[in-house]
Amino acid sequence: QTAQTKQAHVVILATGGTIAGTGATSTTTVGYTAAKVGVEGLIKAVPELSKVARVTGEQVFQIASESMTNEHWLTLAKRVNTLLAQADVDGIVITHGTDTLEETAYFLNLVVKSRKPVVLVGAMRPSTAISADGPINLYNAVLLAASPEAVGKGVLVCLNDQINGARDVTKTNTATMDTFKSTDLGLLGYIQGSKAYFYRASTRKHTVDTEFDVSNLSALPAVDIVYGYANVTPVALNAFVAAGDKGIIHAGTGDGSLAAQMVPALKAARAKGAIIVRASRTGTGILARNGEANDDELDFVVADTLNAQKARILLMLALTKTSNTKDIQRMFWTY
Ligand SMILES: NC(=O)CC[C@H](N)C(=O)O
Repeated sequence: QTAQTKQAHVVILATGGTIAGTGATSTTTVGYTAAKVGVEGLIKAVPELSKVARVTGEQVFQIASESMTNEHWLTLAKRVNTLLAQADVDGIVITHGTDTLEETAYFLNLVVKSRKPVVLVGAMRPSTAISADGPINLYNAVLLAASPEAVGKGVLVCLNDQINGARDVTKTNTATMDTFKSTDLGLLGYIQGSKAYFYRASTRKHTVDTEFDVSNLSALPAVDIVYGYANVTPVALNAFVAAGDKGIIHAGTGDGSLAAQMVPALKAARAKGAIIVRASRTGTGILARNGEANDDELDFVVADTLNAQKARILLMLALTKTSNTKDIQRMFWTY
């Protein structure tokens, strides 16, 4: 008699997005309504899930991901940590709108306290469309969350048969199904023939190896993003600082350059205690210290290869621990 291998238990946490979207007709791929189908509907649409895992579902939110807030993230992270602490849960799949999916993934990558797989998945076509990508993406995400290869890899993003790491992936296209790319540092692997293949891993610390803990937090420090462009003025920056922001991400032109008219306002913001992080609007490349600005003299931090929206997340979490710029810079080189 052969021993039956026990199926992995994967919990699907549904949050909304296009994967749960519905359109008026099968050719409606824009102008549809996101966040309509509930988690049971998502599971029922893919009976093949039962071949790769024992699946249960929970509706955590039902929103379009552009409306995701810090409070949503704290709620989600606490639920993920509670579930993963249970011996009978082997992995988690989070269905999510694609617009801020990379941000939720990176937030969880820094605060999940488990090596068990956490996979974020979405879709670019609503559930009612011809060749909707949601069902195959959900199938791939569940098999990935159930696979031993995904253990200890950090939070993963899985769409379009590709596995990307939370730190490096970004949404690169407004509409196409190959929108998620790790533009600089490359994808981690593929799903093919109902199997996960990994080829690389990030060298940066994540999940159980981070110093961040949200279990006792009910809010995160206010951090906003200021964009660099020709003819920029400090109006937005000054408004953020006046509103009490504890940190500012400056998504500067090129190598994070600062317009001459921004420098006095950034210095004033730093003098008021706000942490200034220089990032780049270019989307790829390293932001190193003391290049386009003298960060040592200004007491600024640089974002390394993080894009502005991910730098915002790391700075918020950093500020829950310290306001020392040397320590915060170390974190930007660690995570
Ligand atoms: N493809 C999508 O999921 C985008 C839908 C919506 N804007 C969201 O992010 O939730």
